[in-house]
Amino acid sequence: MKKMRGMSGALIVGITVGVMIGGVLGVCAVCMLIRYRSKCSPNLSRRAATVPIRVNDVDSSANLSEFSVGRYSDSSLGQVSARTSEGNAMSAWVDMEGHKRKNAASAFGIPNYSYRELEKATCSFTTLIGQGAFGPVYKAQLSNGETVAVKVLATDSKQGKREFQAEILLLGRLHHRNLVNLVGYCTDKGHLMLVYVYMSNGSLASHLYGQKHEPLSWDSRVSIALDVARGMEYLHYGAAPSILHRDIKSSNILLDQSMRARVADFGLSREQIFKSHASNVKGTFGYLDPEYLSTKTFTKKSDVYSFGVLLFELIAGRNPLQGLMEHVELATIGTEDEVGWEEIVDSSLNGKFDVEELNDIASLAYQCINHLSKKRPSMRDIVLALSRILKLNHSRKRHKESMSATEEEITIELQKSETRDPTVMEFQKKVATDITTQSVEI
Ligand SMILES: Nc1ncnc2c1ncn2[C@@H]1O[C@H](COP(=O)(O)OP(=O)(O)OP(=O)(O)O)[C@@H](O)[C@H]1O
Repeated sequence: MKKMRGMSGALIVGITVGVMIGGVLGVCAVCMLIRYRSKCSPNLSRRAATVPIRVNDVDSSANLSEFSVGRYSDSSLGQVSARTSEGNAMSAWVDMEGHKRKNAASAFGIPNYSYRELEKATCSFTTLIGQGAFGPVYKAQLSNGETVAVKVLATDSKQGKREFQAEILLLGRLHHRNLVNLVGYCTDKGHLMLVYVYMSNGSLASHLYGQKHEPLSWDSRVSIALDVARGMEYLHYGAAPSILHRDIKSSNILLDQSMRARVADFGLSREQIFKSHASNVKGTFGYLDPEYLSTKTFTKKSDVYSFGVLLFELIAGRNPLQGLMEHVELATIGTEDEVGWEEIVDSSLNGKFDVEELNDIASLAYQCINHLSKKRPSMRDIVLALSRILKLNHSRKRHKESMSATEEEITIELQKSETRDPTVMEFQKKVATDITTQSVEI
């Protein structure tokens, strides 16, 4: 019996020691595995770590790649100036061209997707939504569920490659709610692609001229005008150095699901496309500043001219190729200061627009297309003017609504009193009329 107890005690001790040794070995194995993985897979730590970058008063964040870790590892480097990030971006591209650093451009702070990922996201590039000068555009669903637009650069085009570089350099450091922001890119296996925020309502041009959508209401047109003006104001005054769009037109304005507008294709300058042409003119016919055509110098005011044309497009529902500007000039003939802009208004509005707002916005548009650039307002002035016009209109509408509510209350009161005393009722009626007239005059 004693012998049996001694044996079971030894067994228990043996098992306990065995379990302890096993546990210690297990912990050691896990530690070694973690060390091994962190050494061999920099991507794991790269994905998790981000540093804030301040670009022209807009906070952004940059992923820490194996290259950027070296650059940004100093904790004092929490903020990087736009110029510095541009410098980094430029050298990153030089490196990429030399095939030394495949994903160097992740220093821009936007994800670098693999070809496989984007191929999967676009169902093997079968989800075409459009074709521009840059190349085809596809709708894509990323693995995180996000829907994006993927612009594929025709890789055999050298000019396109230059555009691609310009786009990455520009867009990587720009963020604004009225710009179609770049949210990723791909340089994998010689494929060059740009990943953008997806704009589910397509281009402004498709709403103004296509058959697919209902005609835009007057209020939507005004809100689109202000959104575009804000995006352009940011390009001109928020970015450092400032950016000239050079190709403002209704097909470069995209709309999201709430019909908020964003400016697209900045950085995708047509400069390269037209470089080979004798005239060296950049931009789209009908939107081009006449002063730029004669001086060959493109300025902020040249963008303002194109914006003026866009405002008239919104008002009239026709584009420059459909004689928009001739239409505008005809409306001004024989009028001194008071142009009757109603005659150019888009007939699909069926007369549903605010006349005062129309006259204010059309006058602003007319200033934008002044042949003398110095007489045109700046994008800053335009944002202020459009905001003021909208504010005035809102308060006018509120006033009208409260007036009709007062009239309604008086009518109800009169109806009630009719059942009482007819003499009093007659008196009340007179008082009510006086009140209404006075209020309207106010
Ligand atoms: N981010 C996006 N979301 C949704 N659709 C887009 C997006 N970007 C482009 N598209 C659509 O893809 C089409 C082609 O766009 P792209 O910008 O390449 O050329 P474009 O502006 O139409 O012409 P161009 O290159 O001559 O200026 C357009 O019809 C546009 O509506």
